[in-house]
Amino acid sequence: MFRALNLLRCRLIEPPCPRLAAPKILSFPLSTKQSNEPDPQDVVSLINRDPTSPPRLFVVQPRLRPDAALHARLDEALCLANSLEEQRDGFFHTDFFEKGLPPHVVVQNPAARSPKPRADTYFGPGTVDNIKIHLNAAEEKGEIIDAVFVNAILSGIQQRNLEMIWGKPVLDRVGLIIEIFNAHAFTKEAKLQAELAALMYKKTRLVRVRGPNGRLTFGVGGEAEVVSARGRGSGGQGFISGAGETELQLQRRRIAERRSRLLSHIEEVRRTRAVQRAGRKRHGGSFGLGLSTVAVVGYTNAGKSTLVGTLSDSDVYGDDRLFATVDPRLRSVVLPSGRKVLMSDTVGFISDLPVQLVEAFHATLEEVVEADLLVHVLDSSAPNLDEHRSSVLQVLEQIGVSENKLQNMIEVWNKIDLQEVDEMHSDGALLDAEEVEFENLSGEDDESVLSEISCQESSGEGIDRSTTASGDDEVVAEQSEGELEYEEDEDRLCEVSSGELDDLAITSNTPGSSIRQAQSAASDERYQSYKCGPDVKTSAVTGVGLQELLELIDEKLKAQDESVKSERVVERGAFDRKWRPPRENDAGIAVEQ
Ligand SMILES: Nc1nc2c(ncn2[C@@H]2O[C@H](COP(=O)(O)OP(=O)(O)OP(=O)(O)O)[C@@H](O)[C@H]2O)c(=O)[nH]1
Ligand SMILES: [Mg+2]
Repeated sequence: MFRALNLLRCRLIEPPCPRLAAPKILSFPLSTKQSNEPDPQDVVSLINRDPTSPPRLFVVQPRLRPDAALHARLDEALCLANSLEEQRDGFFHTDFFEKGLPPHVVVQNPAARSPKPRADTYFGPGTVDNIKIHLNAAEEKGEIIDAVFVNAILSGIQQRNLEMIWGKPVLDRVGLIIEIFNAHAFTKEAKLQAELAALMYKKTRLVRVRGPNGRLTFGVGGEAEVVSARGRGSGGQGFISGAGETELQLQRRRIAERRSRLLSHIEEVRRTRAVQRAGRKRHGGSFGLGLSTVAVVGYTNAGKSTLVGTLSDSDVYGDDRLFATVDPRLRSVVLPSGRKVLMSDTVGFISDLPVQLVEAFHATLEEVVEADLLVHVLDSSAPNLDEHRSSVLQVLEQIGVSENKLQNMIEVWNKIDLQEVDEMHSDGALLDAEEVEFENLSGEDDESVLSEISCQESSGEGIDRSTTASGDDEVVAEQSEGELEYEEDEDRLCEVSSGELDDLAITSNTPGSSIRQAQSAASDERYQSYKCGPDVKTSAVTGVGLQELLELIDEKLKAQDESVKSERVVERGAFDRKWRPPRENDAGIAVEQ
């Protein structure tokens, strides 16, 4: 991924080629369609997803310290922005490297200045204005910007207010990841799960705003919805909603209906998978043993699919886009001992993986929980490898992988071929990273923009948006029903889950990143108990270390079989063997006779 960005940066030096396509009409989801049955495609899409022309995002990255962390996070944000593209026929039709570097800006991080970012706009007013200036500058240069991606977790109100001020749809980190899953899902199973995640996310985005005509509206997009906040018609309340239900109730009802339909389809998928797994265990193996499964897990873009493809000598689609794999795949691999195992390639993880995705992809992730052995693939060239490791361990724990399996997991440092190259070019890479940090669209250096923002904010020059009109629209920043909805939604998720996701729900949905940081520091410490460091170093591309990896898998599975056998013997020894008198007594009886 980092290599990919280096390439992208090189291309940035060339003047950006303005796209000549006509501006797209943005599809605002959950608009007030009068039909009772929402178009499923309408429900899924958070922004316009034209299969033939991927949306162009403007990336806003809050500053992080140290700089290395900022560069890693910015790299990831740019890759996320470029990864949003509809998959057609199981493939992406554009070359990842051909996409230019998305327009982006690094701004003051509100979490660094106060424990709680602003409730209404997340950023301070100066930062919000400057982002708008950058957006305008980009558009004046001929860039087409379909949406703004803020690489932070925003509440529904913050997202909505920023949309009103910037005049563009806004995606936060959770929204974009969910959108990418939706765009990349290909099989029915993945599509169902991705849609469920999008639906649950949308439910948290139903906020109330005051429209141009002063009336309150609900919904995500807002430009078309002009309804009463408290009710309309006969004002029906209670259990039966109908003619008198409010717009919010209507939206909620649609979501709830769709959600229960999706859940029942997903339950079918889960049952089918469980039956198939049991069948494989019983019949598929050799050496008198069931067929073992090895789940390959890891951060997105670590090289899982490439590794599984190479080991199984089959075509498993790998790509530089993040979350290239959303549809799980199983491939058979023959180990050096001759034993056949199944390797499962599954979805990649990321820090702040949305709780909606973890919950929705439960059926897929069950393969990981049920696997006999886990192989954790890490991109050894990633500067924040430790962060990647703890993000993956966190998700594995949350989906219910046992402590035993985590301790027994094989850690693979992949892309080892890149390390040599990186060492050779380390000076160049640093320069490259600086280039990105100071690049911005107005041509000023970023530091000056940042200090400008700080000055405006500290001198109170920025105006409080919670009470001020911006353009024609007054943005309501009061606690709205959207926020209540938010909490309710978490409850529902916890209800559905096995109760293990509470922590993640808080982590993913709390805009105050200081809480997240404290939690992640605590979890990092917790993960110190697991072995850190490579068991084997590989290159899925050149084949280095692959034989060693296969031998290690063989060894681990053999050791597991031995321990299972001895456990069985101990169990049988203690409880199953029929009682018979000791030998001396036998002898005594014989003598007496
Ligand atoms: N140089 C190098 N590139 C690799 C290696 N393994 C994978 N890649 C590249 O890394 C990119 C991502 O590989 P994937 O196999 O799609 O990664 P993944 O972990 O499956 O990613 P997701 O499915 O998005 O979670 C692809 O462009 C691969 O060609 C490696 O060992 N060396
Ligand atoms: Mg993959």
